[in-house]
Amino acid sequence: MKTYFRLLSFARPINRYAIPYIICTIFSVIFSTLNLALVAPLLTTLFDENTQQVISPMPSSYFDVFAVFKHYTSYTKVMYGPMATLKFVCVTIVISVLLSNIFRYFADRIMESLRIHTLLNLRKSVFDSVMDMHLGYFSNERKGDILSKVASDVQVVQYSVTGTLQVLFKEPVTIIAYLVFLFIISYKLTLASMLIIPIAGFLISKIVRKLKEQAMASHVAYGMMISYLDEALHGIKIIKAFNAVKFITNRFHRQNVHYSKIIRSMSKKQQMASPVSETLGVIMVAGIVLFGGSLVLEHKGDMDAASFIAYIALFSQVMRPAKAISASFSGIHSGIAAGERVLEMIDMKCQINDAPDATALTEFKEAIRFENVTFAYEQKEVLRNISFTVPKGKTIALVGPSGGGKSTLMDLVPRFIDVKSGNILIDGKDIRSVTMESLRTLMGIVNQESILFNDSIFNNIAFGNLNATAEEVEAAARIANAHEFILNTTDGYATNIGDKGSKLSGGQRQRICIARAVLANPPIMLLDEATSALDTESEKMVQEALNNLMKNRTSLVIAHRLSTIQNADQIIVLDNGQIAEQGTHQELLNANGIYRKLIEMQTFSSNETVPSEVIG
Ligand SMILES: Nc1ncnc2c1ncn2[C@@H]1O[C@H](COP(=O)(O)OP(=O)(O)OP(=O)(O)O)[C@@H](O)[C@H]1O
Repeated sequence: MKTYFRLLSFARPINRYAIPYIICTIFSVIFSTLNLALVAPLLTTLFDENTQQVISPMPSSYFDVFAVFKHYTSYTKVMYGPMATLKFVCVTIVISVLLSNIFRYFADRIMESLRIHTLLNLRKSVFDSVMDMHLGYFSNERKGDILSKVASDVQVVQYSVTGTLQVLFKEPVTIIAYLVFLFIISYKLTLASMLIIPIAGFLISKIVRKLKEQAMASHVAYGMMISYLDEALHGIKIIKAFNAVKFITNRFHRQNVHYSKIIRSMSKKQQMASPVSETLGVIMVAGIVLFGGSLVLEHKGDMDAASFIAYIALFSQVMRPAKAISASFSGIHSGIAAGERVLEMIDMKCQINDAPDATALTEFKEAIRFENVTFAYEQKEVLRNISFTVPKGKTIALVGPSGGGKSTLMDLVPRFIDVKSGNILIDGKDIRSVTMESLRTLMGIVNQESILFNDSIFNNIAFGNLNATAEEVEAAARIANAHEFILNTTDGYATNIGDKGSKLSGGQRQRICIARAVLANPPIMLLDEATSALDTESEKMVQEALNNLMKNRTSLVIAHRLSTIQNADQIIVLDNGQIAEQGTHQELLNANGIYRKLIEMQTFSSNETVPSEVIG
């Protein structure tokens, strides 16, 4: 129930919707109930021989609708005859149905707005929360699960939780209105018939509890299935190349079957809710006919035959809202389970936050300094006592064997992850004491894999910079050696580059990413050179673009190209989480250590042969 109300809190300000909704619903229910309530006086007046020439007295209060209507029908009958009475009754019924439907229409419209408003807020909160999470979260979670929570779980909440809102607001009002009329007709019979309600409630709540457990399992299974789908689509090339289609297909199908099994078992129970309430309803009506009929036959009760018929007509209507409540609550388990998953995501806490007294870092003047930096993923220590300085305007190349910790070290600078001990200082200021936004504004990041979006070339370069002009974007593209090839695409800068830039070549993608960094023009560049080999022409273009990018900037580069390494002011060799060697290219060659071995093994970009004079 707590989850339910928490989900409803996303409907705030609920008063704006709830008050007009309740007013419209009350009117709609009153007019629709009135129709049925009018059956009794109608029957009595039309067919009761004794009252043919007597006008029933006008009651003292207009709230006694039966008596009021009885008065008017008998009056019409005496004055104008039975046919006119029939017309009068029919017109009254049509007007009351019309009014009831007008109010129902407005009530439904208000409820729909509330539903859309709630989902808007829920989706917004969950997306904001995901985007605010630290990067580590994304490596631990399955992407498909996140996708399914944001997309499908929110949708499930829409159908079940907000769907019950309508029922919750409307049906109790309807039931109360019917019960009031039923009490007016016969309180004895109504009290007796209400005895069965707790029994029905108990049976239905038992089914609902079981369903909720299964619903949770079904959402998890669905998330997993989306994960497999996501991986399959993402890796389709590799899957085909490795002839792994069968393996991947089987994995997806197994999950699909597992998911379907849960859904089937759930729907079996779900389907039971309706027959159970239907049967209970019929038993109730039969009991009432028996009990109420005996009261009428023996003249013991407070009603005559006409009222009894009206009573049965009204009572059969009570079952409809009661059934609506039980049906919607048998579906709510799924919404609550989905809601719990969504709320869990909204409640997640980002582990990397700005300090409460964080200040903005507006410029970079001197140096980035690592002081005894140690970092561990969970228990696994991957960087130990790292200390070095990147002076302003210099290029520092990080090299070393795979798994040495280069990418991890790089991720520490924009605070994608935080040091376990030690400090990283920019101009003497600990990066944890400044706001992340200002810190990241000072940095440009170019990754190994070119991260591009399914959008135009222009928007990919201007990414995040809404004020960029066409001239600025073009200038950045020229520096990144991209302008020429962009002009050769079908729509120039307006060309859509496809999913993840799939319509471009590898080298073109890299140059677009470089243009993006050039346009942002940050003083510090964090560069992870692509290892993937490009053809010589493309390689030259990219290399030139990178050189342009690093010019007049401070750069920390995970270097895979020999030329980048040779041009660097300092080379840091990271091995097994520690700085193994540090110096210029020549110094390190002379030292005859790991660096020399790496060069000799030619582990750098395959387009570059290591000339003998380099090794010396
Ligand atoms: N998210 C993570 N969770 C746990 N361990 C990780 C994570 N990312 C990296 N590691 C581990 O940390 C170590 C350093 O990895 P890192 O990616 O920093 O190395 P690298 O020098 O950049 O390697 P490469 O040159 O192959 O990219 C590796 O042993 C790796 O297994």
